[in-house]
Amino acid sequence: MTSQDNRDLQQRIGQALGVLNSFDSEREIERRVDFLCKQMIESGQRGLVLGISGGVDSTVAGRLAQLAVERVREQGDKATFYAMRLPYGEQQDEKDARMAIDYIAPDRALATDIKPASDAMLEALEQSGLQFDDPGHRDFVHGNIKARQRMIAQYAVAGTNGALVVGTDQAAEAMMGFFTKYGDGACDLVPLAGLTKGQVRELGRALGAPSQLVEKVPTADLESLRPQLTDEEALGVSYEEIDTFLMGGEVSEQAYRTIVSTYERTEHKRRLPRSPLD
Ligand SMILES: Nc1ncnc2c1ncn2[C@@H]1O[C@H](COP(=O)(O)OP(=O)(O)OC[C@H]2O[C@@H]([n+]3cccc(C(=O)O)c3)[C@H](O)[C@@H]2O)[C@@H](O)[C@H]1O
Ligand SMILES: Nc1ncnc2c1ncn2[C@@H]1O[C@H](COP(=O)(O)OP(=O)(O)OP(=O)(O)O)[C@@H](O)[C@H]1O
Ligand SMILES: [Mg+2]
Repeated sequence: MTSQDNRDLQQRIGQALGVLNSFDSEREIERRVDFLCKQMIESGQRGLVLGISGGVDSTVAGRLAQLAVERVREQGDKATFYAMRLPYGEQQDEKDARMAIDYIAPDRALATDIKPASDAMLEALEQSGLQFDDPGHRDFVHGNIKARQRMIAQYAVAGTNGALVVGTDQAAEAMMGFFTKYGDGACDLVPLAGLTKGQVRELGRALGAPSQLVEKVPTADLESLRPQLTDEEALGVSYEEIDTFLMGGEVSEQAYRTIVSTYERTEHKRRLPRSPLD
């Protein structure tokens, strides 16, 4: 591949993920709140649901969701935002999660411990004969069970209240397929679509979110054997490089290779399931 081919591919990936050519925080906040309002009205649903972890993505998406339901109510319709704390037992960064809830000021805050259900599923599978290569493998699979347990909890609240589930997928995680398929990847609406990680942080700043949350190091925090494992360590590439790539800038050869191979390997996560009718 020539370097021109490389740049063309890089541009096509950025375009496919909806990365913006120009970015203005206030405009993007307005556009995304308006999007959430329109989706509620058009669907006839009466609210939004989102898990709040204490990370920057759910802090920003949560605040957009609260602004949206308030706007729908001002227009005379019914709308409620259900913010969900979904810790796995005791969460190490619980203080950040509480700070996020205080900042978002959601209509309703529900807390559900996903540990009993996640552990029960793993145990039942093991009792039925499922075997793992080693403790790390078991812990990784358990991590995806936790992400899907959060999905179950959010859809239960959405189904009960006639509300839509909000996801926090943005361009950086979408490109790297860095989410659990049908776990945190499952949702009805993706208000952060197309944003780089840096742009999500910029929206947080413009929305007045606490700087501790805006600047927080991203973690999926799914593996009990590696608590608070940073996304960057898991991915083998920094968000700075991911964002630079998305915006068409130059990254190291190694980062380029990691990003492109991960993007290609995770293509299935950005599509509907394949069928014989494709
Ligand atoms: N080409 C293909 N076409 C169709 N399906 C394909 C496929 N390749 C694999 N698959 C299937 O995909 C499934 C595996 O995908 P999945 O279950 O998602 O599992 P997987 O991608 O292995 O793991 C999820 C990753 O996302 C990370 N994560 C999860 C949740 C949140 C966050 C965060 O940032 O907060 C990060 C997590 O740390 C982990 O590294 C399997 O069923 C596999 O067979
Ligand atoms: N402990 C948790 N409690 C509630 N929701 C959670 C929890 N962990 C993950 N989630 C949900 O899963 C989503 C995906 O997690 P992810 O780590 O990508 O986002 P984040 O924690 O908001 O931000 P960051 O990626 O910067 O850590 C979160 O945005 C949130 O909606
Ligand atoms: Mg997180």
